[in-house]
Amino acid sequence: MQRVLIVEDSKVVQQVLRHLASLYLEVEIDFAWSLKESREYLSKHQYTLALVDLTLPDAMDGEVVQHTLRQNVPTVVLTSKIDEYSRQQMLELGVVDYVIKDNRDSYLYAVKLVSRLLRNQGCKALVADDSMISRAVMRQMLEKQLFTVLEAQDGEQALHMLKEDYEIKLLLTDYAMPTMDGFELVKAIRNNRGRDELAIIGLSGAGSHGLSAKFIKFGANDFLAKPFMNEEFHCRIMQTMEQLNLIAEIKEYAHRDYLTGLYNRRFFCQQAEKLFKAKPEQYILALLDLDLFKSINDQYGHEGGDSVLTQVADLLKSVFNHCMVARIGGEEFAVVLPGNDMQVAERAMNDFRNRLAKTQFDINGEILFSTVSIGLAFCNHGSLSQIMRAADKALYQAKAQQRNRVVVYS
Ligand SMILES: Nc1nc2c(ncn2[C@@H]2O[C@H](COP(=O)(O)OP(=O)(O)OP(=O)(O)O)[C@@H](O)[C@H]2O)c(=O)[nH]1
Repeated sequence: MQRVLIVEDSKVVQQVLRHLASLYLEVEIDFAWSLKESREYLSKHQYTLALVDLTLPDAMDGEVVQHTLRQNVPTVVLTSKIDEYSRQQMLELGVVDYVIKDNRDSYLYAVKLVSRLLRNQGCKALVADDSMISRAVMRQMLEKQLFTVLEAQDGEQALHMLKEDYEIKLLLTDYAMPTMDGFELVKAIRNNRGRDELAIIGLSGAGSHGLSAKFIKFGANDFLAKPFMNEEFHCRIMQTMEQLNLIAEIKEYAHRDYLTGLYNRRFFCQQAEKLFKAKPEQYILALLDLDLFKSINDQYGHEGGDSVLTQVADLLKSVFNHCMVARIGGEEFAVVLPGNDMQVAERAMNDFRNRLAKTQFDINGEILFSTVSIGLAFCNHGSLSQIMRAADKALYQAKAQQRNRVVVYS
């Protein structure tokens, strides 16, 4: 479990930080008022990160920062003002970043920064650069931001590592490298890793005019010219990782049905088409349609109907957690079952059908029961629409045979 230490001596500011932390940080948090109290906490617990006020009544010269860093706790500093001398001092000490407390938004920024850094933990970053020194500098900076850092000394090695390891979420690549340069690397990797899966920042030495635009055109998210300032590096990485998360979140929303959280019809069709084309003999498709659902709506209202749909979806998720499950219409669901044994598939669907028939659906304290009809088809019947039509015909037969049954397309 991640744990954060927040040190702030002002009562009002600590109250604001407590409030923001409760909104944005889902981790264990300890709040301290002073260096003395911070020492006590640090002796008792291991911290992932610290957010500390630079000056405290018992530590006027930033001793608390020195203390957290000595304990190897990555530290973000809150400070009311900063001059060039103290900025240098802090960077030399090795703080992750500093936030100037000059307006209301600073605290929100600081807490969101902590949240962003916590999300970096466990994320792999790959540094591709032929200079050992550059790699070492970037490793140090990225590790401060809690990334797990990997290194490649040329483009080919980087490409190989990226193809093997899908946990790598960030690539920092130099332009000039032996065997494969940065452009070739970005072009090659963008063929199979989209902007929602991998963030890329291009790097280049001084005097390499025009490289930034080229890197971005080839698919990089951003660009950094060497030598860069600590703060610039930090901000660019943060911003790029934020983008990566936002794109992934938007994509996830676009794939999901708003009511049940299952995959929606569009995503189901895209994925099923790929699966059935690649290995048609490896899957069986089940289409499920709740019986006489209209009467549930008529009796319990649309909200009651929605509640039943959500409960059915939850049951499907838990029973078929190893399969692709989607809501493809109002009260219609699809399950892609792996394997080619129709008897096994039929048994699994009958088990589900029986379980659903025994399920008590609770609508505002009122209990009701529902049943489902199911059509099954092999996935080697040609195109996706032909396969869907086959399963649909079987489903239609199940409905015609008084519902609450499983029929296999033949
Ligand atoms: N509550 C709710 N109802 C929906 C939703 N989408 C579709 N429906 C309703 O689902 C019902 C489907 O009714 P029908 O197609 O007549 O089928 P049925 O009553 O289930 O009868 P059979 O399929 O023949 O067993 C309609 O009343 C739709 O309004 C939804 O998102 N929420």
